[in-house]
Amino acid sequence: MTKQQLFEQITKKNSYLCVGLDTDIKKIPSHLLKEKDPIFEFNRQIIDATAEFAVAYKPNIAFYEALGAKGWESLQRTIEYIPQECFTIADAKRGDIGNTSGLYARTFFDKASSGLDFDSVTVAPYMGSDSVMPFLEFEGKWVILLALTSNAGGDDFQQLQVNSLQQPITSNQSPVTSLYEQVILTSQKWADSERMMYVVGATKADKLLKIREIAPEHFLLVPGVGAQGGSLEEVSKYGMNKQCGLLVNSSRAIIYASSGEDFAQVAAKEAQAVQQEMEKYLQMYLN
Ligand SMILES: O=c1ccn([C@@H]2O[C@H](COP(=O)(O)O)[C@@H](O)[C@H]2O)c(=O)[nH]1
Repeated sequence: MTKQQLFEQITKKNSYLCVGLDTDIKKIPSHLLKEKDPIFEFNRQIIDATAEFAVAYKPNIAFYEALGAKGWESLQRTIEYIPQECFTIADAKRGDIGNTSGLYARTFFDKASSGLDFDSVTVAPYMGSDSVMPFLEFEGKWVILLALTSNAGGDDFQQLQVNSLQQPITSNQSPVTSLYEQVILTSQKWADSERMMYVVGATKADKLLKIREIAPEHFLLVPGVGAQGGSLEEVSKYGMNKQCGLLVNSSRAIIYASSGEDFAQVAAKEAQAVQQEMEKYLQMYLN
């Protein structure tokens, strides 16, 4: 999916909601356990119930890998089931030496090889350019680079001040940057905003204005509203750009809003409430 197509979906649905499919066999309603593939059945009903309110789905790969071969089958079925117009994100946080990254890229992008055909994958930037480039060799696929993550421990490294090795890209930029800013600056040489997004946690919304100074055009994947308590309003106010530029993820607060047989209807209500709030912010902040 191209950036323009993603923006068109956002405009059509008045939503920039990404539903996180963090589907835990221990948390899904017990009546589903009698199904042949309970994880897929849960996802199928969640997708049916939320697709009109969401523009993206993000299975976190850990939840599927933890179940071995069965988990991969559930993941494959889920990806095939997600409506074509929705953007798909493999939240896998991969990255290794180039040779190995190439195989990770095939895992998520090469359907003939793995059976999976995601639009994008989350990648850790720590190993640098040659660990990221193999993902970008797949035409039309996106890299979503971890920049400023939502967890408290992200501050152990991401906000350390570093002497910029690169020439600042704008004249009013200081030669000293936070490590996460340097990730954003350096990686803009690897791919432009048509192929690269950044993860920025909703819990760090106070940094969004600064991030928009150095990445005005990029889409940001923003986890951390809902269960982690980040503010959708702050994210929207400080992070939105002229093509929206935001995919805001919510996983547990939507998919586990009810643990009963009505789980999908309640998930739909939660997703709709988020979508309605987003519609308001699109009117207020889309510029
Ligand atoms: O910085 C990050 C990066 C990824 N995540 C992932 O997003 C979801 C959030 O789930 P919630 O239930 O809405 O809290 C989950 O898959 C995380 O692994 C993140 O939270 N923060």
